[in-house]
Amino acid sequence: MKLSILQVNSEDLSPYAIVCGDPFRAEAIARKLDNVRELAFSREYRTFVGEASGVAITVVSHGVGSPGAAVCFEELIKGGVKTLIRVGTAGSYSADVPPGSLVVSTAAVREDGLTRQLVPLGFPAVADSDVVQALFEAASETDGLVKKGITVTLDAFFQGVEEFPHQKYKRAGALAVEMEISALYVIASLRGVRAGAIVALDGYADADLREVYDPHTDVVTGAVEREIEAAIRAIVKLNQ
Ligand SMILES: O=P(O)(O)O[C@H]1O[C@H](CO)[C@@H](O)[C@H]1O
Ligand SMILES: O=c1cc[nH]c(=O)[nH]1
Repeated sequence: MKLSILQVNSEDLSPYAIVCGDPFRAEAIARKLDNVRELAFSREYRTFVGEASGVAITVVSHGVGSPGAAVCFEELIKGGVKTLIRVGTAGSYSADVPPGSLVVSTAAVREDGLTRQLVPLGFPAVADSDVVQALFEAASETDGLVKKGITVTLDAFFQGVEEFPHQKYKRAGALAVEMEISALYVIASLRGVRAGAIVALDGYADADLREVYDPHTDVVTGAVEREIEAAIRAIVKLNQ
């Protein structure tokens, strides 16, 4: 079956997928795999397949924001993907997890506009516990700080006249904010597949992002390298 938006044949996909926002990060992830093939580059969705320790892995970029990412997640699941791991970046809420740290998301606050159109607001956005464990173990084997905990998924990146909800979620114990994990977790629950996510922290979220946001520092690049390594190793562990 040809997936109409990803422009990929479902027969070419593997049951394990790594997803990320940036098409260039998808390429960087794919370069770590053996026997890599690029399958398609349609809109923001760039798809590769390759192998790690003999396990076939699909890598796809989903772009920025939950609605576009949801299209990617839904088509991958329709195409037979059973385990999805998001490898992303996020803004930190706490000096305990400074930029350059990794966070494995156990659950996501649904501050996105998409999932309320799919399920009632009381429905939780939670990761699969086996995927969380595999990601946390694999990330802990890399050289740097890794924590697991609740993340926030928010549509707005730049602030308007409304206050961002960062302070209240920080006080409630959330570790970081990004833009797609709640969509991934809700869709995975709805469709009966496993999902997890790991994020590299690229700054502090409650600062004024327009002036200080710079995801292209060496510290962030190093953390992204670590999370890629962790996601690939987690999939190999999950396949054992
Ligand atoms: O680095 P990625 O995976 O794109 O994730 C984060 O970065 C983007 C914002 O710059 C949003 O997609 C957010 O979720
Ligand atoms: O959504 C995001 C992603 C990275 N960093 C942030 O501060 N926010």
